Amino acid sequence: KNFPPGPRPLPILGNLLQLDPVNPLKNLEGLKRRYGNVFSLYIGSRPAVVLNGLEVVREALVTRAAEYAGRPTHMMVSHLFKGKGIVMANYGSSWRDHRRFALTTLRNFGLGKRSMEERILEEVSHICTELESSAGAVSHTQRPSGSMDPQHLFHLAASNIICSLIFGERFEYDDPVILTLIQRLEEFTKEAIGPWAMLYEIMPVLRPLPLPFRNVFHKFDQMKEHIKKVVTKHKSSRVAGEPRDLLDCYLDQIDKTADGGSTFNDTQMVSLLLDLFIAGTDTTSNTLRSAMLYLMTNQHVQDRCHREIAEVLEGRADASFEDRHAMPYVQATIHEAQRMSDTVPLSVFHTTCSNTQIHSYQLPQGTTVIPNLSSVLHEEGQWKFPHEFNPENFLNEVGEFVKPEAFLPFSAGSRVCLGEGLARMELFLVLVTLLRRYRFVWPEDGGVPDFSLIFGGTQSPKPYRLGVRLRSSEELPTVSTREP
Ligand code: HEM
Repeated sequence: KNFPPGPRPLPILGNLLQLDPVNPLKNLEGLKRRYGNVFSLYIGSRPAVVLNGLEVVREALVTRAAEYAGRPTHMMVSHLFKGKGIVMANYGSSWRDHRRFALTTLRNFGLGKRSMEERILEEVSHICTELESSAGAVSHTQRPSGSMDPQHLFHLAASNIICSLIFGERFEYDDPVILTLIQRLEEFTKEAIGPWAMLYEIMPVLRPLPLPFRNVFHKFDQMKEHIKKVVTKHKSSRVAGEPRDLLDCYLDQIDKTADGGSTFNDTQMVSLLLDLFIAGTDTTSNTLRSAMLYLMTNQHVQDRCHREIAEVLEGRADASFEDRHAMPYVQATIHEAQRMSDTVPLSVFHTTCSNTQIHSYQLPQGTTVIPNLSSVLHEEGQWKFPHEFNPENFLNEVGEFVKPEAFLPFSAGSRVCLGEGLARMELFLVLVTLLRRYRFVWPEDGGVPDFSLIFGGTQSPKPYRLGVRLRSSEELPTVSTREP
Protein backbone atom coordinates (compact mmCIF):
# COMPACT_ATOMS: atom_id res chain seq x y z
CA LYS A 1 0.00 0.00 0.00
CA ASN A 2 1.27 3.44 -0.98
CA PHE A 3 4.42 1.98 -2.52
CA PRO A 4 6.29 4.35 -4.88
CA PRO A 5 4.97 4.32 -8.47
CA GLY A 6 6.89 2.83 -11.39
CA PRO A 7 6.61 1.12 -14.75
CA ARG A 8 4.47 -2.04 -14.99
CA PRO A 9 6.66 -5.15 -14.60
CA LEU A 10 6.63 -8.28 -16.80
CA PRO A 11 6.45 -11.71 -15.18
CA ILE A 12 9.89 -13.12 -14.22
CA LEU A 13 11.88 -10.30 -15.86
CA GLY A 14 10.22 -7.42 -14.05
CA ASN A 15 11.37 -4.16 -15.67
CA LEU A 16 14.71 -5.43 -16.88
CA LEU A 17 13.82 -4.98 -20.55
CA GLN A 18 13.34 -1.27 -19.86
CA LEU A 19 16.94 -0.96 -18.67
CA ASP A 20 19.86 -0.86 -21.06
CA PRO A 21 22.34 -3.39 -19.58
CA VAL A 22 25.24 -1.40 -21.04
CA ASN A 23 24.16 1.81 -19.31
CA PRO A 24 20.91 1.97 -17.35
CA LEU A 25 21.57 5.47 -15.98
CA LYS A 26 19.82 7.18 -18.90
CA ASN A 27 16.77 4.92 -18.42
CA LEU A 28 16.69 5.82 -14.73
CA GLU A 29 16.79 9.51 -15.69
CA GLY A 30 13.78 8.97 -18.00
CA LEU A 31 11.85 7.13 -15.26
CA LYS A 32 12.65 9.92 -12.81
CA ARG A 33 11.18 12.49 -15.19
CA ARG A 34 8.05 10.37 -15.53
CA TYR A 35 7.44 9.21 -11.94
CA GLY A 36 9.34 11.70 -9.78
CA ASN A 37 12.36 11.45 -7.49
CA VAL A 38 11.17 8.26 -5.78
CA PHE A 39 10.07 5.45 -8.05
CA SER A 40 9.97 1.67 -8.01
CA LEU A 41 11.38 -0.89 -10.41
CA TYR A 42 11.14 -4.64 -10.51
CA ILE A 43 14.49 -6.42 -10.83
CA GLY A 44 13.06 -9.81 -11.74
CA SER A 45 10.27 -10.44 -9.28
CA ARG A 46 11.72 -8.20 -6.58
CA PRO A 47 10.73 -4.57 -6.17
CA ALA A 48 13.46 -1.98 -5.67
CA VAL A 49 13.05 1.70 -4.95
CA VAL A 50 15.29 4.22 -6.71
CA LEU A 51 16.06 7.46 -4.86
CA ASN A 52 17.02 10.48 -6.98
CA GLY A 53 18.26 13.94 -6.08
CA LEU A 54 19.75 15.32 -2.88
CA GLU A 55 16.54 15.79 -0.90
CA VAL A 56 15.31 12.18 -0.92
CA VAL A 57 18.76 10.59 -0.80
CA ARG A 58 19.51 12.66 2.32
CA GLU A 59 16.11 11.92 3.88
CA ALA A 60 16.72 8.18 3.54
CA LEU A 61 20.44 7.83 4.24
CA VAL A 62 20.91 10.59 6.82
CA THR A 63 17.60 11.50 8.48
CA ARG A 64 16.40 7.90 8.63
CA ALA A 65 19.89 6.35 8.61
CA ALA A 66 19.18 3.32 10.81
CA GLU A 67 16.05 2.40 8.83
CA TYR A 68 17.95 2.38 5.53
CA ALA A 69 21.27 0.83 6.60
CA GLY A 70 20.70 -2.80 5.53
CA ARG A 71 22.23 -4.64 2.57
CA PRO A 72 20.46 -6.97 0.13
CA THR A 73 20.96 -10.69 0.65
CA HIS A 74 19.66 -11.90 -2.73
CA MET A 75 22.27 -10.39 -5.06
CA MET A 76 25.23 -12.16 -6.59
CA VAL A 77 27.63 -9.96 -4.57
CA SER A 78 25.73 -10.90 -1.41
CA HIS A 79 26.29 -14.58 -2.20
CA LEU A 80 29.96 -13.97 -2.94
CA PHE A 81 30.63 -12.22 0.37
CA LYS A 82 28.09 -14.33 2.32
CA GLY A 83 27.26 -11.30 4.44
CA LYS A 84 30.80 -11.22 5.91
CA GLY A 85 33.24 -8.30 6.13
CA ILE A 86 31.82 -4.78 5.89
CA VAL A 87 30.58 -3.82 2.43
CA MET A 88 27.90 -6.50 2.06
CA ALA A 89 27.39 -7.23 5.77
CA ASN A 90 23.94 -6.59 7.09
CA TYR A 91 23.33 -3.88 9.66
CA GLY A 92 24.22 -5.55 12.96
CA SER A 93 26.92 -6.16 15.52
CA SER A 94 29.48 -7.81 13.21
CA TRP A 95 29.23 -4.98 10.66
CA ARG A 96 29.47 -2.39 13.46
CA ASP A 97 32.49 -4.07 15.13
CA HIS A 98 34.36 -4.45 11.84
CA ARG A 99 33.58 -0.96 10.61
CA ARG A 100 34.78 0.53 13.90
CA PHE A 101 37.89 -1.66 13.87
CA ALA A 102 38.82 -0.71 10.29
CA LEU A 103 38.21 3.01 10.81
CA THR A 104 40.23 3.16 14.04
CA THR A 105 43.06 1.06 12.67
CA LEU A 106 43.37 3.07 9.47
CA ARG A 107 43.32 6.26 11.52
CA ASN A 108 45.99 4.95 13.90
CA PHE A 109 48.23 4.00 11.01
CA GLY A 110 47.66 7.55 9.82
CA LEU A 111 49.26 8.78 13.03
CA GLY A 112 51.77 5.95 13.40
CA LYS A 113 55.43 5.72 12.58
CA ARG A 114 54.99 5.49 8.85
CA SER A 115 52.02 7.73 8.32
CA MET A 116 49.41 7.20 5.67
CA GLU A 117 50.74 10.35 4.00
CA GLU A 118 54.24 8.90 3.80
CA ARG A 119 52.99 5.64 2.31
CA ILE A 120 51.03 7.56 -0.33
CA LEU A 121 53.98 9.82 -1.18
CA GLU A 122 56.22 6.79 -1.53
CA GLU A 123 53.82 5.37 -4.10
CA VAL A 124 53.62 8.72 -5.90
CA SER A 125 57.39 8.67 -6.37
CA HIS A 126 57.01 5.26 -8.07
CA ILE A 127 54.28 6.69 -10.31
CA CYS A 128 56.68 9.47 -11.36
CA THR A 129 59.45 7.01 -12.17
CA GLU A 130 57.05 4.94 -14.22
CA LEU A 131 55.66 7.96 -16.08
CA GLU A 132 59.16 9.03 -16.95
CA SER A 133 60.25 5.63 -18.18
CA SER A 134 57.14 4.24 -19.84
CA ALA A 135 55.70 7.47 -21.18
CA GLY A 136 59.21 8.66 -21.99
CA ALA A 137 58.29 12.04 -20.52
CA VAL A 138 60.65 14.59 -21.97
CA SER A 139 61.14 18.29 -21.55
CA HIS A 140 58.35 20.47 -22.93
CA THR A 141 60.74 21.91 -25.47
CA GLN A 142 61.42 18.55 -27.09
CA ARG A 143 59.15 16.57 -29.40
CA PRO A 144 57.46 14.24 -29.65
CA SER A 145 56.01 13.96 -26.15
CA GLY A 146 55.64 10.44 -24.82
CA SER A 147 52.27 8.92 -24.10
CA MET A 148 50.96 5.87 -22.25
CA ASP A 149 47.72 4.21 -21.21
CA PRO A 150 47.46 5.11 -17.49
CA GLN A 151 44.90 2.42 -16.59
CA HIS A 152 47.25 -0.17 -15.17
CA LEU A 153 49.57 2.33 -13.56
CA PHE A 154 46.81 4.00 -11.52
CA HIS A 155 45.28 0.65 -10.61
CA LEU A 156 48.62 -0.66 -9.41
CA ALA A 157 49.36 2.50 -7.47
CA ALA A 158 45.95 2.57 -5.72
CA SER A 159 46.19 -1.11 -4.96
CA ASN A 160 49.73 -0.70 -3.59
CA ILE A 161 48.59 2.05 -1.22
CA ILE A 162 45.85 -0.14 0.22
CA CYS A 163 48.17 -3.19 0.26
CA SER A 164 50.78 -1.18 2.14
CA LEU A 165 48.21 -0.31 4.83
CA ILE A 166 46.60 -3.71 5.19
CA PHE A 167 49.47 -6.12 4.37
CA GLY A 168 52.49 -3.88 4.95
CA GLU A 169 53.83 -4.47 1.45
CA ARG A 170 53.73 -2.98 -1.98
CA PHE A 171 54.39 -4.75 -5.28
CA GLU A 172 56.68 -3.79 -8.15
CA TYR A 173 54.61 -2.67 -11.14
CA ASP A 174 55.68 -5.72 -13.15
CA ASP A 175 55.06 -8.28 -10.39
CA PRO A 176 52.93 -11.04 -11.98
CA VAL A 177 51.03 -11.64 -8.70
CA ILE A 178 49.64 -8.13 -8.48
CA LEU A 179 49.12 -7.88 -12.25
CA THR A 180 46.88 -10.96 -12.15
CA LEU A 181 45.04 -9.72 -9.06
CA ILE A 182 44.39 -6.33 -10.64
CA GLN A 183 43.16 -7.93 -13.85
CA ARG A 184 40.72 -10.12 -11.86
CA LEU A 185 39.54 -7.13 -9.89
CA GLU A 186 38.89 -4.99 -12.98
CA GLU A 187 36.78 -7.74 -14.54
CA PHE A 188 35.11 -8.58 -11.24
CA THR A 189 33.77 -5.08 -10.54
CA LYS A 190 32.15 -4.91 -13.99
CA GLU A 191 30.83 -8.48 -14.08
CA ALA A 192 29.52 -8.69 -10.51
CA ILE A 193 26.64 -6.34 -11.36
CA GLY A 194 26.53 -6.96 -15.14
CA PRO A 195 23.84 -8.71 -17.22
CA TRP A 196 24.94 -12.24 -16.22
CA ALA A 197 24.78 -11.31 -12.56
CA MET A 198 21.22 -10.06 -13.15
CA LEU A 199 20.28 -13.36 -14.75
CA TYR A 200 21.78 -15.19 -11.79
CA GLU A 201 19.67 -13.09 -9.45
CA ILE A 202 16.33 -13.33 -11.23
CA MET A 203 16.48 -17.00 -12.33
CA PRO A 204 17.84 -19.12 -9.46
CA VAL A 205 17.19 -22.29 -11.52
CA LEU A 206 20.09 -21.31 -13.79
CA ARG A 207 22.62 -21.09 -10.95
CA PRO A 208 23.99 -24.64 -11.13
CA LEU A 209 24.58 -24.35 -14.90
CA PRO A 210 28.08 -23.62 -16.28
CA LEU A 211 27.13 -20.11 -17.48
CA PRO A 212 29.49 -17.09 -17.52
CA PHE A 213 28.44 -15.99 -14.03
CA ARG A 214 30.45 -18.92 -12.69
CA ASN A 215 33.55 -16.99 -13.79
CA VAL A 216 32.75 -14.26 -11.29
CA PHE A 217 32.71 -16.83 -8.47
CA HIS A 218 35.94 -18.28 -9.81
CA LYS A 219 37.67 -14.87 -9.89
CA PHE A 220 36.41 -14.07 -6.42
CA ASP A 221 37.80 -17.38 -5.11
CA GLN A 222 41.18 -16.67 -6.69
CA MET A 223 41.38 -13.29 -4.99
CA LYS A 224 40.37 -14.92 -1.71
CA GLU A 225 43.04 -17.62 -2.09
CA HIS A 226 45.68 -14.96 -2.56
CA ILE A 227 44.59 -13.18 0.62
CA LYS A 228 44.63 -16.47 2.55
CA LYS A 229 48.24 -17.04 1.47
CA VAL A 230 49.21 -13.57 2.72
CA VAL A 231 47.47 -14.31 6.03
CA THR A 232 49.40 -17.57 6.48
CA LYS A 233 52.68 -15.77 5.79
CA HIS A 234 51.80 -13.03 8.29
CA LYS A 235 50.87 -15.49 10.99
CA SER A 236 54.28 -17.11 10.81
CA SER A 237 56.26 -13.86 10.91
CA ARG A 238 54.25 -11.69 13.32
CA VAL A 239 55.15 -10.65 16.84
CA ALA A 240 51.97 -10.40 18.91
CA GLY A 241 51.35 -6.87 20.17
CA GLU A 242 53.70 -5.31 17.58
CA PRO A 243 51.48 -4.81 14.55
CA ARG A 244 53.08 -3.94 11.21
CA ASP A 245 49.78 -3.37 9.41
CA LEU A 246 46.00 -3.78 9.62
CA LEU A 247 46.25 -7.55 9.23
CA ASP A 248 48.52 -7.83 12.30
CA CYS A 249 46.12 -5.58 14.24
CA TYR A 250 43.29 -7.92 13.34
CA LEU A 251 45.29 -10.96 14.56
CA ASP A 252 45.96 -9.12 17.84
CA GLN A 253 42.24 -8.37 18.07
CA ILE A 254 41.39 -12.08 17.64
CA ASP A 255 43.83 -12.91 20.48
CA LYS A 256 42.33 -10.22 22.74
CA THR A 257 38.78 -11.43 22.22
CA ALA A 258 39.48 -15.18 22.09
CA ASP A 259 37.33 -15.85 25.17
CA GLY A 260 34.18 -16.10 23.05
CA GLY A 261 31.28 -13.91 22.02
CA SER A 262 33.42 -11.89 19.62
CA THR A 263 32.67 -11.31 15.93
CA PHE A 264 36.41 -11.31 15.08
CA ASN A 265 37.62 -14.53 13.48
CA ASP A 266 39.65 -15.84 10.53
CA THR A 267 36.76 -15.97 8.05
CA GLN A 268 35.67 -12.42 8.84
CA MET A 269 39.29 -11.27 8.59
CA VAL A 270 39.72 -12.60 5.02
CA SER A 271 36.42 -10.96 4.00
CA LEU A 272 37.43 -7.65 5.57
CA LEU A 273 40.81 -7.66 3.80
CA LEU A 274 39.12 -8.48 0.50
CA ASP A 275 36.57 -5.71 1.08
CA LEU A 276 39.24 -3.10 1.65
CA PHE A 277 41.33 -4.30 -1.29
CA ILE A 278 38.34 -4.34 -3.67
CA ALA A 279 36.67 -1.15 -2.40
CA GLY A 280 39.95 0.78 -2.25
CA THR A 281 41.49 0.04 -5.64
CA ASP A 282 39.12 0.50 -8.57
CA THR A 283 37.34 3.48 -7.03
CA THR A 284 40.39 5.67 -6.49
CA SER A 285 42.14 4.64 -9.70
CA ASN A 286 39.09 5.24 -11.93
CA THR A 287 38.66 8.65 -10.32
CA LEU A 288 42.32 9.46 -11.05
CA ARG A 289 41.91 8.37 -14.65
CA SER A 290 38.85 10.55 -15.15
CA ALA A 291 40.63 13.46 -13.49
CA MET A 292 43.55 13.12 -15.91
CA LEU A 293 41.19 13.03 -18.89
CA TYR A 294 39.57 16.33 -17.84
CA LEU A 295 42.90 17.92 -16.98
CA MET A 296 44.49 16.97 -20.30
CA THR A 297 41.61 18.53 -22.19
CA ASN A 298 41.46 21.69 -20.04
CA GLN A 299 44.94 23.16 -20.20
CA HIS A 300 43.87 26.46 -18.60
CA VAL A 301 42.70 24.55 -15.49
CA GLN A 302 45.95 22.58 -15.38
CA ASP A 303 48.04 25.75 -15.68
CA ARG A 304 46.12 27.51 -12.93
CA CYS A 305 46.54 24.47 -10.65
CA HIS A 306 50.26 24.32 -11.46
CA ARG A 307 50.73 27.99 -10.56
CA GLU A 308 48.88 27.59 -7.25
CA ILE A 309 50.84 24.45 -6.36
CA ALA A 310 54.21 25.99 -7.29
CA GLU A 311 53.47 29.03 -5.16
CA VAL A 312 52.34 27.12 -2.06
CA LEU A 313 55.07 24.46 -2.21
CA GLU A 314 57.93 26.76 -3.20
CA GLY A 315 61.25 25.30 -2.05
CA ARG A 316 59.66 22.18 -0.56
CA ALA A 317 60.17 18.65 -1.83
CA ASP A 318 56.73 17.22 -1.14
CA ALA A 319 53.17 18.30 -0.63
CA SER A 320 51.29 17.50 2.54
CA PHE A 321 47.54 16.94 2.84
CA GLU A 322 47.38 20.01 5.09
CA ASP A 323 48.40 22.14 2.08
CA ARG A 324 44.90 21.70 0.67
CA HIS A 325 43.68 24.60 2.79
CA ALA A 326 46.07 26.93 0.96
CA MET A 327 45.03 25.64 -2.49
CA PRO A 328 41.38 26.54 -3.13
CA TYR A 329 41.59 26.21 -6.90
CA VAL A 330 43.32 22.81 -6.76
CA GLN A 331 40.75 21.61 -4.23
CA ALA A 332 37.93 22.82 -6.49
CA THR A 333 39.49 21.06 -9.48
CA ILE A 334 39.94 17.74 -7.68
CA HIS A 335 36.37 17.81 -6.33
CA GLU A 336 35.04 18.73 -9.76
CA ALA A 337 36.97 15.87 -11.36
CA GLN A 338 35.50 13.54 -8.76
CA ARG A 339 31.99 14.85 -9.42
CA MET A 340 32.35 14.28 -13.16
CA SER A 341 34.01 10.89 -12.73
CA ASP A 342 30.82 9.69 -10.99
CA THR A 343 32.74 6.60 -9.89
CA VAL A 344 30.09 4.73 -7.87
CA PRO A 345 26.91 5.90 -9.64
CA LEU A 346 24.32 3.80 -7.81
CA SER A 347 26.21 3.53 -4.51
CA VAL A 348 26.11 0.05 -3.00
CA PHE A 349 22.46 -1.02 -2.78
CA HIS A 350 20.80 -0.66 0.62
CA THR A 351 17.75 -2.36 2.12
CA THR A 352 15.26 -1.13 4.66
CA CYS A 353 15.78 -2.65 8.11
CA SER A 354 12.19 -1.96 9.24
CA ASN A 355 8.95 -0.66 7.73
CA THR A 356 9.62 2.94 6.90
CA GLN A 357 8.69 5.81 4.63
CA ILE A 358 10.17 8.24 2.16
CA HIS A 359 8.46 11.39 0.94
CA SER A 360 4.82 10.36 1.18
CA TYR A 361 5.44 6.66 0.35
CA GLN A 362 5.57 3.58 2.56
CA LEU A 363 8.37 1.01 2.21
CA PRO A 364 8.13 -2.40 3.89
CA GLN A 365 11.11 -3.92 5.72
CA GLY A 366 13.53 -5.67 3.34
CA THR A 367 12.89 -3.39 0.32
CA THR A 368 15.96 -2.93 -1.89
CA VAL A 369 16.90 0.75 -2.09
CA ILE A 370 19.11 2.17 -4.85
CA PRO A 371 20.57 5.60 -4.00
CA ASN A 372 21.17 7.19 -7.41
CA LEU A 373 24.28 9.21 -6.44
CA SER A 374 24.81 10.09 -10.08
CA SER A 375 21.50 11.99 -10.09
CA VAL A 376 22.69 14.05 -7.10
CA LEU A 377 26.11 14.81 -8.59
CA HIS A 378 24.44 16.25 -11.71
CA GLU A 379 21.24 17.61 -10.21
CA GLU A 380 19.98 20.83 -11.75
CA GLY A 381 19.50 23.53 -9.14
CA GLN A 382 22.35 22.15 -6.99
CA TRP A 383 25.25 23.04 -9.29
CA LYS A 384 26.22 26.15 -11.26
CA PHE A 385 27.27 23.91 -14.17
CA PRO A 386 25.64 20.51 -13.54
CA HIS A 387 26.62 18.88 -16.84
CA GLU A 388 30.06 20.26 -17.64
CA PHE A 389 33.51 20.07 -16.09
CA ASN A 390 34.04 23.40 -14.37
CA PRO A 391 35.91 23.93 -11.07
CA GLU A 392 33.71 27.03 -10.54
CA ASN A 393 31.15 24.55 -9.19
CA PHE A 394 33.25 24.53 -6.02
CA LEU A 395 34.29 28.19 -5.80
CA ASN A 396 32.38 31.16 -4.40
CA GLU A 397 32.44 34.73 -5.77
CA VAL A 398 35.72 35.52 -4.01
CA GLY A 399 37.50 32.36 -5.17
CA GLU A 400 37.20 30.41 -1.92
CA PHE A 401 36.64 26.68 -1.97
CA VAL A 402 33.10 25.66 -0.99
CA LYS A 403 31.66 22.16 -1.00
CA PRO A 404 27.98 22.05 -2.04
CA GLU A 405 25.81 19.63 -0.04
CA ALA A 406 25.10 17.68 -3.21
CA PHE A 407 28.72 16.51 -3.37
CA LEU A 408 27.97 12.91 -2.36
CA PRO A 409 30.38 10.64 -4.30
CA PHE A 410 31.05 8.75 -1.06
CA SER A 411 27.31 8.48 -0.26
CA ALA A 412 26.13 9.56 3.22
CA GLY A 413 24.79 8.31 6.54
CA SER A 414 25.85 5.29 8.56
CA ARG A 415 27.12 3.40 5.52
CA VAL A 416 29.11 6.34 4.12
CA CYS A 417 32.34 5.17 2.43
CA LEU A 418 34.76 4.00 5.06
CA GLY A 419 37.76 4.95 2.93
CA GLU A 420 36.71 8.56 2.28
CA GLY A 421 39.61 10.04 4.27
CA LEU A 422 42.17 7.80 2.61
CA ALA A 423 40.74 8.36 -0.88
CA ARG A 424 40.72 12.16 -0.47
CA MET A 425 44.31 12.11 0.72
CA GLU A 426 45.36 9.89 -2.20
CA LEU A 427 43.63 12.06 -4.81
CA PHE A 428 45.17 15.21 -3.40
CA LEU A 429 48.76 13.97 -2.99
CA VAL A 430 48.86 12.15 -6.33
CA LEU A 431 47.34 14.97 -8.37
CA VAL A 432 49.28 17.78 -6.68
CA THR A 433 52.60 15.98 -7.16
CA LEU A 434 51.88 15.13 -10.80
CA LEU A 435 50.51 18.56 -11.74
CA ARG A 436 53.51 20.22 -10.15
CA ARG A 437 56.01 18.14 -12.12
CA TYR A 438 54.33 17.43 -15.48
CA ARG A 439 52.15 18.95 -18.12
CA PHE A 440 49.62 16.43 -19.39
CA VAL A 441 48.64 16.82 -23.02
CA TRP A 442 46.17 15.11 -25.31
CA PRO A 443 48.40 13.16 -27.76
CA GLU A 444 48.32 14.37 -31.35
CA ASP A 445 47.21 10.93 -32.55
CA GLY A 446 44.71 10.50 -29.68
CA GLY A 447 41.57 11.06 -31.78
CA VAL A 448 38.63 12.95 -30.30
CA PRO A 449 38.43 12.76 -26.48
CA ASP A 450 35.51 10.61 -25.33
CA PHE A 451 34.15 11.56 -21.89
CA SER A 452 31.45 8.90 -21.76
CA LEU A 453 31.84 6.39 -18.95
CA ILE A 454 31.78 2.60 -18.97
CA PHE A 455 28.97 1.70 -16.57
CA GLY A 456 29.58 -0.78 -13.74
CA GLY A 457 29.57 -1.10 -9.95
CA THR A 458 32.37 1.38 -10.40
CA GLN A 459 32.35 3.44 -13.60
CA SER A 460 35.51 4.13 -15.56
CA PRO A 461 36.48 6.31 -18.50
CA LYS A 462 37.14 4.63 -21.85
CA PRO A 463 40.83 3.75 -22.42
CA TYR A 464 42.88 6.71 -23.64
CA ARG A 465 46.51 7.68 -23.91
CA LEU A 466 48.06 10.16 -21.54
CA GLY A 467 50.61 12.54 -23.05
CA VAL A 468 53.25 13.46 -20.48
CA ARG A 469 55.82 16.26 -20.61
CA LEU A 470 58.18 17.34 -17.90
CA ARG A 471 57.67 20.97 -16.91
CA SER A 472 60.72 23.10 -17.61
CA SER A 473 63.52 22.85 -15.06
CA GLU A 474 62.93 26.24 -13.43
CA GLU A 475 59.36 25.18 -12.73
CA LEU A 476 60.41 21.85 -11.21
CA PRO A 477 60.74 20.91 -7.55
CA THR A 478 63.63 18.85 -6.22
CA VAL A 479 62.23 15.37 -5.84
CA SER A 480 62.97 13.56 -2.61
CA THR A 481 64.28 10.02 -2.70
CA ARG A 482 62.15 7.79 -0.54
CA GLU A 483 63.07 4.61 1.19
CA PRO A 484 60.88 1.74 -0.05
C1 HEM B 1 37.29 7.85 -4.87
C2 HEM B 1 37.28 6.76 -4.15
C3 HEM B 1 36.05 6.14 -3.52
C4 HEM B 1 34.71 6.34 -3.77
C5 HEM B 1 34.08 7.28 -4.79
C6 HEM B 1 33.98 5.48 -2.87
C7 HEM B 1 32.60 5.41 -2.81
C8 HEM B 1 31.90 4.56 -1.96
C9 HEM B 1 30.46 4.46 -1.92
C10 HEM B 1 29.49 5.25 -2.78
C11 HEM B 1 30.15 3.52 -0.98
C12 HEM B 1 28.75 3.02 -0.62
C13 HEM B 1 28.18 3.75 0.57
C14 HEM B 1 26.75 3.34 0.84
O1 HEM B 1 26.46 2.15 0.90
O2 HEM B 1 25.88 4.22 0.98
C15 HEM B 1 31.39 3.04 -0.42
C16 HEM B 1 31.47 2.10 0.59
C17 HEM B 1 32.65 1.63 1.10
N1 HEM B 1 33.93 2.04 0.76
FE1 HEM B 1 34.40 3.46 -0.59
N2 HEM B 1 34.88 4.77 -2.11
C18 HEM B 1 36.15 5.14 -2.46
C19 HEM B 1 37.34 4.68 -1.91
C20 HEM B 1 37.44 3.77 -0.90
C21 HEM B 1 38.69 3.32 -0.30
C22 HEM B 1 40.08 3.85 -0.65
C23 HEM B 1 38.36 2.36 0.62
C24 HEM B 1 39.32 1.57 1.48
C25 HEM B 1 39.70 1.86 2.63
C26 HEM B 1 36.91 2.22 0.62
C27 HEM B 1 36.20 1.36 1.44
C28 HEM B 1 34.81 1.28 1.49
C29 HEM B 1 34.09 0.36 2.36
C30 HEM B 1 34.70 -0.65 3.32
C31 HEM B 1 32.72 0.60 2.13
C32 HEM B 1 31.54 -0.10 2.81
C33 HEM B 1 31.02 0.73 3.98
C34 HEM B 1 29.86 0.05 4.71
O3 HEM B 1 29.13 -0.72 4.13
O4 HEM B 1 29.69 0.33 5.92
N3 HEM B 1 36.39 3.09 -0.31
N4 HEM B 1 32.45 3.69 -1.01
